Amino acid sequence: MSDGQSRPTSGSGQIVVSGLTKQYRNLRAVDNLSFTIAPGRVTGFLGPNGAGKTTTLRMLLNLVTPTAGTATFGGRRYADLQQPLQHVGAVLEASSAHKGRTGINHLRVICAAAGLPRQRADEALAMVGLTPAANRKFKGYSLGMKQRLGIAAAMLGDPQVLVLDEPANGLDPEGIRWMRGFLRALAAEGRTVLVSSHLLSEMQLLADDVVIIAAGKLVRQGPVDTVIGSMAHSSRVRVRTPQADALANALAAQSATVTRDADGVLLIDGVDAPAVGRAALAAQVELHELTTERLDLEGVFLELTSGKAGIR
Ligand SMILES: Nc1ncnc2c1ncn2[C@@H]1O[C@H](COP(=O)(O)OP(=O)(O)OP(=O)(O)O)[C@@H](O)[C@H]1O
Repeated sequence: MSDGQSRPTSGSGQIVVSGLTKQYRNLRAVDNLSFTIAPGRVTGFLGPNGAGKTTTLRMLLNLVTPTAGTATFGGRRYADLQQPLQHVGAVLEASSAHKGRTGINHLRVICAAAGLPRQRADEALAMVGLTPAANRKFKGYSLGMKQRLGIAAAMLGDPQVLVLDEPANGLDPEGIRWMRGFLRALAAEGRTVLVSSHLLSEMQLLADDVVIIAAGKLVRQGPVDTVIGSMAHSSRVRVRTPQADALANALAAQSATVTRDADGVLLIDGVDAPAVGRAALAAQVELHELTTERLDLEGVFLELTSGKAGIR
């Protein structure tokens, strides 16, 4: 986003997590987790409360020491990166800064400490739309402005990889929309974008790939469409008819599974909508509604993680 150029999608932006484990006293917060995150894509990191997302991200960034396993960026552990800010940008919680410091000065202090040119502070602030608030003190920033400042700080080193924990927290709908465009543009430049979130409908719009964990373990990984399509009931047919018994009998002959909801609507698995329409025509059944319902990411998430309650 700094120069509008495409970045090389070489292995340098690949994140590889292998056998990552974190054992707290009585709790295995992260349990033998392995997955790969590709450059040039936005990956959603999803899991119920307490699943181990933050612990995993903190291990990636060398803020928590793993009990076992490794996490690498382009083959190197975070601790071994020569200039980490120029390789990996991270926002783990709404930015904290000296309360009396202005937004621009907060970024300049980080630039000075990391040996980055001072003008990067202005560029990063502009990137997140905070230029009008550059000279306002941090204590007067809203939660959404603090989130943007955190992202600006993460962008100072023009990193190949972005890691964000719940970046939409505190953002209003316009802010969430901005964030989506911002992260998608970074991925389009060839960067690696890893984002944890609870907002599944937002993730469906934002993410190319997902990694879903529950109780510290990997549940599913892959492109969003593939993960949704992998579910046994990724779509089903919904029918409203005054002759439900006749249609159910006709469909039984086609090895469809028919259930009825409380309103008498038939929910049909195992055959598609045209097949249901043909069966209805052949049996002279009158239809008032015939639609295909597709599982969305939220439905998939709930199905995959049900019974694996996050709070442990
Ligand atoms: N320092 C710690 N000591 C002991 N237990 C911890 C520590 N840090 C995290 N845990 C526990 O590890 C588990 C995973 O926590 P983590 O914060 O990684 O989950 P999460 O998926 O990020 O959850 P949320 O979505 O609620 O933020 C939780 O049960 C948590 O209580």
